[in-house]
Amino acid sequence: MNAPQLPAKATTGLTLYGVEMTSRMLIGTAQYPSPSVLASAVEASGAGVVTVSLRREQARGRTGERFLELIQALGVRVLPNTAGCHTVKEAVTTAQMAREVFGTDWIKLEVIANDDTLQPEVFGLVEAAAALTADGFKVLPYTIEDLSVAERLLRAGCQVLMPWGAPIGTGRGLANPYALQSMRAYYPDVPLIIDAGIGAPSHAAQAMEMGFDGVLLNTAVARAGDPVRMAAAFARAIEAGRAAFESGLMGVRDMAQPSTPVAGTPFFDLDRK
Ligand SMILES: CC(=O)[C@@H](O)[C@H](O)COP(=O)(O)O
Repeated sequence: MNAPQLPAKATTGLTLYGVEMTSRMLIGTAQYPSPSVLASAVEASGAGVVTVSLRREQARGRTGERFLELIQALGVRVLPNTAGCHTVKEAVTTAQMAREVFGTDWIKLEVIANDDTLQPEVFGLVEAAAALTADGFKVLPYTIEDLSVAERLLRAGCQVLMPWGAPIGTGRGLANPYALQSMRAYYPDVPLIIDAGIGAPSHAAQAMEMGFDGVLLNTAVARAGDPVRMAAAFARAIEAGRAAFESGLMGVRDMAQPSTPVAGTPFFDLDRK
């Protein structure tokens, strides 16, 4: 029997705001040791979307043409973000500036409660999401795994939600898998991207095995000893997790069950078509 052939170019089947994604990995552009490592890591990740912080780049004086040229040369969709914004006004103004600078109406919306936890400030988040949607933005909010907040964000016009795995930069993985699983089950048709706190490829694979639509990460790749290899490792983990989810993962049992039958055929059901 011939081994099944993989399609030459797999499509992900994931559509965000009407745009078909070429990868289920979204990657941040901050904290890399150099622009060339950033470019190589993005390429190795295969990510079709990079997120860029207008405010942080401005603060570092890097919104000059060279940084913009570098980002544009990556040849992938740019998802500006409002990282570092604490108020609705700051977030909305930053989003509007980002639309001008990057020429896109997509925005990763962050409204942060405080700088120690980087926890989303969900009341401001919902208000900013409503204002930006009314202004024509396609909003991808960085949120928590709370269903009532999710409901408000959807009502505000968000068509994609990005619950955190854990607080930004912690690398703790999925801190509350039960609540994330509930969110997945409750909104089977809403694209859900795990954003932030992912520290290892196994965390990303776990999210994908749970049925999440994608993963957005930055620190674990940018701060790795070898960011380019790490980006490739994450890409494989995300693909593997998705393939496992689509293939039908086995259920967990309390009791042991022999995997080798004592008598009879070694195949489960030869007559099954
Ligand atoms: C780049 C960006 O938007 C981050 O704020 C994002 O939330 C990823 O978080 P990690 O750095 O924890 O992967």
